Amino acid sequence: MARKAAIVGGGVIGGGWTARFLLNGWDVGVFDPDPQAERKISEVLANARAALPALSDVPMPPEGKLTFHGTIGEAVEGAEYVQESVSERIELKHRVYAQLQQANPGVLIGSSTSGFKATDLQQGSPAPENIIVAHPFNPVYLLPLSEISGSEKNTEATVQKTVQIMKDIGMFPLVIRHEIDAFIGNRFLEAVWREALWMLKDGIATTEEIDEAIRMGFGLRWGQMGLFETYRIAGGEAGMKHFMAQFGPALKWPWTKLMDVPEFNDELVELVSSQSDAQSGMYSIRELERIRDQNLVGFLRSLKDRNWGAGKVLREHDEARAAAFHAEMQKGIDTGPKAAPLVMAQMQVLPGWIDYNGHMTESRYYFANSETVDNFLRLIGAGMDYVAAGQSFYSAETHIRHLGEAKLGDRIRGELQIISADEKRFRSFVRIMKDDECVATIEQVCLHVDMKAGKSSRAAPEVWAKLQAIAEAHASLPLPEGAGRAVGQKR
Ligand SMILES: NC(=O)C1=CN([C@@H]2O[C@H](COP(=O)(O)OP(=O)(O)OC[C@H]3O[C@@H](n4cnc5c(N)ncnc54)[C@H](O)[C@@H]3O)[C@@H](O)[C@H]2O)C=CC1
Ligand SMILES: C[N+](C)(C)CC(=O)CC(=O)[O-]
Repeated sequence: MARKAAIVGGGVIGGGWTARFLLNGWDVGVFDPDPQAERKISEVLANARAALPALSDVPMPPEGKLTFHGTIGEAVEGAEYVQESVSERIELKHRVYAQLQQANPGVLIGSSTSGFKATDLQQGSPAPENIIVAHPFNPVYLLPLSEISGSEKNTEATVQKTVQIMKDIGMFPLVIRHEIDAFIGNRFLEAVWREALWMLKDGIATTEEIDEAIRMGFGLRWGQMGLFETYRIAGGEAGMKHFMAQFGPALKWPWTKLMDVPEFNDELVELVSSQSDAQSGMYSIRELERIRDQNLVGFLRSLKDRNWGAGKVLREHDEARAAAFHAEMQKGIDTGPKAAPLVMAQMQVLPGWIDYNGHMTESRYYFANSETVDNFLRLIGAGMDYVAAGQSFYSAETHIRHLGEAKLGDRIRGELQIISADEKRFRSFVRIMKDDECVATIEQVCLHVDMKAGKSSRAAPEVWAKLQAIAEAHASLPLPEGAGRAVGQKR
């Protein structure tokens, strides 16, 4: 049975959490009195569905069930976790917790608050130990950071339970060791925001110039190395000490107005919003979200290729999901494989996969087959450990038939049937499916190879046993249409 989260407050952040939980296979119950909440969340979800799966290299779980409710009590029924994301008003948050704890005593409540301490949030609650801060960053469905901040009323077990839930949905929970207002990320962002407002107010730079200064320069560095690692490199071979010696004195130069804030009044609001409208008003917010998401997906994928920073979190989440996926498939083998093709890979067609004809390019079909077959090899125990021990399967012959088209954003899956197998080889038939439509078939013969000897060999007995069991189960399936076909045109 799917796990369930309740999202209370379905605005910008609640919508993002809804997408994050749903796309990770959780059921989600939402409560928000705004009559537009359902429409807004469905638009955020559409953007999330086009972005988050593009980061995954292993099958995403089936999407959870989304329900909207007329009361907090209904939304939280059966939920193991609540993500409170109502407006940033402490009395409203207190009222919401009272209703939640009455309806579902003992439920764990994580708050998205941008700045209230757990101690503030817990005031007046009969069960303060179940309320904790889980502060995300927008867009919640793509950015992994969740700052976990508890008070002395929270037990270590509560903190760890929150940490685990965040990991389960692919986030990076950063436990804040000291209870402070605004945690780590927002203290930092507040300083940057203050300086930007000063520069605007003093007429030094426009919103656009400030954004260019960030995105053409240091903003690119921060996304992959943060502040300290970046400055360490700036110290040259002598490193951080040299950096401090050279730039430390600048702390006393008149570079910043750090402690002072510009007066927040209508004039400042008008100055910022009119310049922001001139800079970005030609796009709707949803368009801007899509541009942002595609850029983030590109950055994150490249970090993932390098197993660095947020890319490492993505890889770890993939590994956890792959392990769960293979354990599930393995159960099928242990209890006797079924006479049905194995769904071994799920993918989404990414921008870089599209060719000049506007559809998924041919090399990506080969890739989709590789993903499917590689997962199958892991399933039968011939994964990376097997390769590291010097044994592997090599592709010997491949035939692709293109039967339909896959377009940008389409979800496709690879279904594998074993046509025949012996201890030294197997013949697989993969259907690339888009919903119920087969868009391509890929038939392949793979040879078992002793990599040190550089020649074909028998598979290890335990690998062969699993392959044989699946091959025997699949032998009762009809030979797929098109299997064994040669390239069509006669000479
Ligand atoms: N917008 C941002 O960039 C970030 C916001 N946060 C935090 O997330 C929380 C929500 O902020 P946003 O989503 O930006 O605000 P928002 O204004 O977009 O959404 C707040 C939602 O709460 C709903 N709401 C009001 N009273 C309610 C009630 N009694 N029960 C259920 N829902 C109710 C409103 O109808 C609205 O849809 C705040 O605590 C904020 O500090 C955290 C990280 C980033
Ligand atoms: C502006 N904000 C304080 C609500 C921002 C955050 O809390 C985090 C973010 O997404 O920048």
